[in-house]
Amino acid sequence: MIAFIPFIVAGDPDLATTAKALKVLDACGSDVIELGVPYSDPLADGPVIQASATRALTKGTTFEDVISMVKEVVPELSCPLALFTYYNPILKRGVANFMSVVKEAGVHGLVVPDVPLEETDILRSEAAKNNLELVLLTTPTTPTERMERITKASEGFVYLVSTTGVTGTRANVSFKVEALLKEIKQVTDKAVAVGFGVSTPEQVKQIAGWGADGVIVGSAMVRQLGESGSPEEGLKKLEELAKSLKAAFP
Ligand SMILES: O=P(O)(O)OC[C@@H](O)[C@@H](O)c1c[nH]c2ccccc12
Repeated sequence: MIAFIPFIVAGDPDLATTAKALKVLDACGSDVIELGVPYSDPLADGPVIQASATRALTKGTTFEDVISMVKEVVPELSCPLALFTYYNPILKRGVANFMSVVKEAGVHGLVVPDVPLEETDILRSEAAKNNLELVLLTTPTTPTERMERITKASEGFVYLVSTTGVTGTRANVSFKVEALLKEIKQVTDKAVAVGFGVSTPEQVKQIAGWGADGVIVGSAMVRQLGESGSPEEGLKKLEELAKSLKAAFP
């Protein structure tokens, strides 16, 4: 089984639509949904997700709003939710408080792309107290020794970032991913999900063929949902894309 892992930004175009989008993605066969907490300085994000976060923040979306929406929707979802946040919102609230609030809302895991590896211990121990899995990311330029530490420390799955640079759809998935997957699978038997740049069924098939255990799709989903003429149209386009990508999974 290869996991289909979509990502969307909470609050874009609005939180009520986000709640509906989560249900749509769940119904389309998502195995995990990554829900992004909109942040003012998304340094690892490309233009699509940056614009999405800006729209959500312009609407006044707060972390508290996201949490209360999640609390409401989680009981209606069959797939687990991984909250996606930059490190700063965690530090602002205090790690222990952040973790308990997130767990209480029904979130299963966390992806924090900019936490320095040296600081993941405190994050992981607080997450573990709340039975939350902390997913870590490794990239094509991560030195082998560091990749091994990240892979050993990551919980839930290992996030293999497919390319250097920021998030955003690419015409082609880097062929390096095949070798990177082999390298990681030599040091762990944990699931490895590949993200960055994916937007077509052909890319999904290619990554699945290279041995990935999951494929993460963000910007393509965010664009359909947030850049359409209306929330209804965005939800329809999101569903169409999710179905076409899910059909490509073996
Ligand atoms: O948008 P893409 O190219 O499909 O990549 C997934 C990505 O959006 C999602 O996992 C994510 C959103 N923001 C991030 C910041 C860093 C790493 C990963 C992410």
